[in-house]
Amino acid sequence: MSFKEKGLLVVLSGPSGVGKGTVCRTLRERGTQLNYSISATTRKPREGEIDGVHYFFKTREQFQKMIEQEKLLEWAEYVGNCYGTPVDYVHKMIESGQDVILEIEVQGALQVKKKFPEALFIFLAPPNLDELKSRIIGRGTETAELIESRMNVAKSEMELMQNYNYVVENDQVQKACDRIEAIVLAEHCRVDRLIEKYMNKEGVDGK
Ligand SMILES: Nc1ncnc2c1ncn2[C@@H]1O[C@H](COP(=O)(O)OP(=O)(O)OP(=O)(O)O)[C@@H](O)[C@H]1O
Ligand SMILES: Nc1nc2c(ncn2[C@@H]2O[C@H](COP(=O)(O)O)[C@@H](O)[C@H]2O)c(=O)[nH]1
Repeated sequence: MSFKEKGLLVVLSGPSGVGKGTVCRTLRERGTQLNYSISATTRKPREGEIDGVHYFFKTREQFQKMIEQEKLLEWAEYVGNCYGTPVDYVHKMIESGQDVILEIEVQGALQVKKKFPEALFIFLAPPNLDELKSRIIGRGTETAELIESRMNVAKSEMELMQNYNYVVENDQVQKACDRIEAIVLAEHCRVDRLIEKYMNKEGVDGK
């Protein structure tokens, strides 16, 4: 018989433009064993974004229904739009022993912490706020007004990094990915995660 282990829930957050999406894409290209949860949002798709790939794009009414039907693990309003994590996918993956990564903003991460305190919380930090602003501007997806709103939220988000288990600076994408991979690997070996796996009756007595 084999020992059973639940999957790990990894929450990656940090201010808009810090590079969460870029880092997640790079981890995926590297073949890192993380399953990416696709969020629901009321935001309009950006050029090139595909429904069901980048987000599940919803109307306000559809999103509200998801909240009422308890289909979201967490949700938050961010700069005028709603974003949320579909709960079923996360549960299915974790229960079947597969790791999941959520790429979400800070209010949502704090909600996940209440429901899943055993999750791994990683805060992706920019080298500095000027660089953060340059990255949002350089991406070319937001108006000047939205860039200012995102920068204002970013300053308050930075103050909440103490709620996370780790802070990873995204100075260079490959280095940030190396650090995240190392943290996830170490988390898998923590005794408080593994004790249940090895010490449960079935596992210990099983021949
Ligand atoms: N380490 C880095 N050095 C320089 N530029 C970077 C780095 N990481 C990401 N970028 C660039 O910064 C911009 C923002 O990155 P990205 O869209 O991944 O951020 P994000 O945190 O996912 O943003 P949001 O939360 O708004 O979705 C992109 O143009 C990306 O190419
Ligand atoms: N609380 C949640 N935040 C989410 C979720 N999906 C994405 N996000 C975050 O929203 C902002 C803005 O995203 P953008 O695509 O409009 O730039 C960013 O910080 C995302 O990480 C979610 O399901 N829940």
